[in-house]
Amino acid sequence: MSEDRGNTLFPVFFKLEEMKLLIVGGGYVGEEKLGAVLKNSPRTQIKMVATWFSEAVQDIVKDYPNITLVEKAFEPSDLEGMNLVIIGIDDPEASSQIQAACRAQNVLVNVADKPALCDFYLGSVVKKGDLKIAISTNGKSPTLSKRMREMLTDVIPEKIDDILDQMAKVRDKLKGDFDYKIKKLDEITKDWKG
Ligand SMILES: C[C@@]1(CC(=O)O)C2=NC(=C\c3[nH]c(c(CCC(=O)O)c3CC(=O)O)Cc3[nH]c(c(CC(=O)O)c3CCC(=O)O)/C=C3\N/C(=C\2)[C@@H](CCC(=O)O)[C@]3(C)CC(=O)O)/[C@H]1CCC(=O)O
Ligand SMILES: NC(=O)c1ccc[n+]([C@@H]2O[C@H](COP(=O)([O-])OP(=O)(O)OC[C@H]3O[C@@H](n4cnc5c(N)ncnc54)[C@H](O)[C@@H]3O)[C@@H](O)[C@H]2O)c1
Repeated sequence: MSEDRGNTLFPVFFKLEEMKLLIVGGGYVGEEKLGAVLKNSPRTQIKMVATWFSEAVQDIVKDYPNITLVEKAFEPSDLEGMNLVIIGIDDPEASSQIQAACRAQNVLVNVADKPALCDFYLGSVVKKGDLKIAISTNGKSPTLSKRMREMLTDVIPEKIDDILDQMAKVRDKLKGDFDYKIKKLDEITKDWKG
């Protein structure tokens, strides 16, 4: 009997701006994934390697001195110093080879649109000030992820960021041991439903 274990992906929030990211591919998918990264972590050190870059990608990078474009085919030495890699190229065989090179060097890799080859997936991201919610459907439906993002963006009030600021102030001021702080913070927020 098979066991349905649901979504076993483990969500984390990377300090990407303190890391080095390689994006392989500078066409449509490269642009999409670059956009997803920049929306969240615009100061990330990004190297993009591709045999050609679309005009759209070239336009975007003009505003970002932290992005380097290298126009050539991928070579394993491109992985040096990289923490994460996103591959979005139109050559499945080369894609698999690059993914294998990442695995061999223990660099985490996402092969856009190829779940079986990914160490991690990108999620849909709801962002209201400092609040961030990442959504995954376990790869079942990126479209539903997108719709959930739109729905949550609509229902979460804009004032959430002011509330977060207030909570941070209270939290900083609270004296006492850990248990006391938790009790106080739980009390303050017990009726808050948005
Ligand atoms: C969330 C988001 C983040 C981002 O990429 O930034 C994201 N895909 C987005 C959109 C989107 N992608 C696709 C469509 C077309 C409609 C459709 O196919 O459904 C749309 C919808 C659209 O664009 O409207 C095509 C697609 N995507 C994957 C496959 C392969 C497959 O399923 O086998 C195919 C078929 C390719 C083909 O046909 O060749 C796979 C993945 N896409 C993921 C993430 C990961 C799972 C996320 C999850 O668990 O939900 C995963 C597993 C790996 C990864 O790529 O990281 C972003 C929404 C951002 C937003 O707007 O909020
Ligand atoms: N375009 C879409 O809407 C879409 C949707 C889903 C899936 N896909 C798939 O995603 C993949 C990429 O699609 P795309 O639309 O970005 O393609 P694209 O043709 O726009 O861009 C391909 C990019 O890959 C680069 N490239 C190819 N081989 C390379 C190598 N060895 N080293 C470095 N760079 C290399 C090219 O220079 C180019 O920048 C394809 O497999 C495609 O089927 C595309």
